[in-house]
Amino acid sequence: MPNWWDKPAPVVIPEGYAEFAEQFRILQDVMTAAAPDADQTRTASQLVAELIDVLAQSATDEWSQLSGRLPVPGRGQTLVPAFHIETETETESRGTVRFGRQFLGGNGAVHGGAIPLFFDDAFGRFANTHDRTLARTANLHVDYRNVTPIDTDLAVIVRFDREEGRKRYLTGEIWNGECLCVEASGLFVVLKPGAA
Ligand SMILES: CCCCCCCCCCCC(=O)SCCNC(=O)CCNC(=O)[C@H](O)C(C)(C)COP(=O)(O)OP(=O)(O)OC[C@H]1O[C@@H](n2cnc3c(N)ncnc32)[C@H](O)[C@@H]1OP(=O)(O)O
Repeated sequence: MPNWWDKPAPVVIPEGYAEFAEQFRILQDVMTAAAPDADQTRTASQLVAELIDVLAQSATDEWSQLSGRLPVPGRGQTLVPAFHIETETETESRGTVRFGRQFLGGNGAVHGGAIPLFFDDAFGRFANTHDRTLARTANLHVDYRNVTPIDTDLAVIVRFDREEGRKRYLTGEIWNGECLCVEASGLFVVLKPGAA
């Protein structure tokens, strides 16, 4: 059995699958924003039951699934807010994120738990690419400087700050225009040989 850090094998992505994954994100946003009546609830529930039946027909193991392995922003991992990378060097990645309605905490603000989720994924990807050996999150620190609004295109900076032995230090920010919403930092530790 392969280890989770093995480079993803080339995956054949069926035509339309990336669009389907994007639709799935939209479904979660629309579901969160909806207040259906009983008829609409019954119809939606039947359609979701059909969807579950269709997808369950191709259930597979971790190493063969498509979710999380697509060469598109968000990798088709629909739990994680997609990081749209615009520029990247070995030490800095810049782009945008838009937290949809599904990530609402309250009063138009992004849920406080969605932000570390976003940074764990963005840091994790950066800590494990550019020919770097595999590292796992040891810690993650988030400072909520200002409210992060949902349904807004936000600027993101992720930096690979430094490496000390097996320890990799990353930092990041989320900006709403000139307003600093979040500062984050993370420690990633390179796995010992044979560690899983
Ligand atoms: C193409 C790809 C796309 C892929 C895209 C993928 C994107 C998603 C990526 C998501 C990434 C994740 O969420 S990973 C999942 C979440 N993380 C985990 O489950 C990790 C669970 N924890 C562990 O497995 C372990 O604790 C490790 C591996 C983190 C560290 O254990 P270890 O290897 O035994 O390390 P150890 O010898 O104890 O420590 C090494 C050094 O690190 C320090 N250290 C260790 N832990 C900590 C800590 N929490 N806080 C401070 N410092 C720490 C030690 O003091 C020591 O410093 P010194 O004495 O040397 O100075």
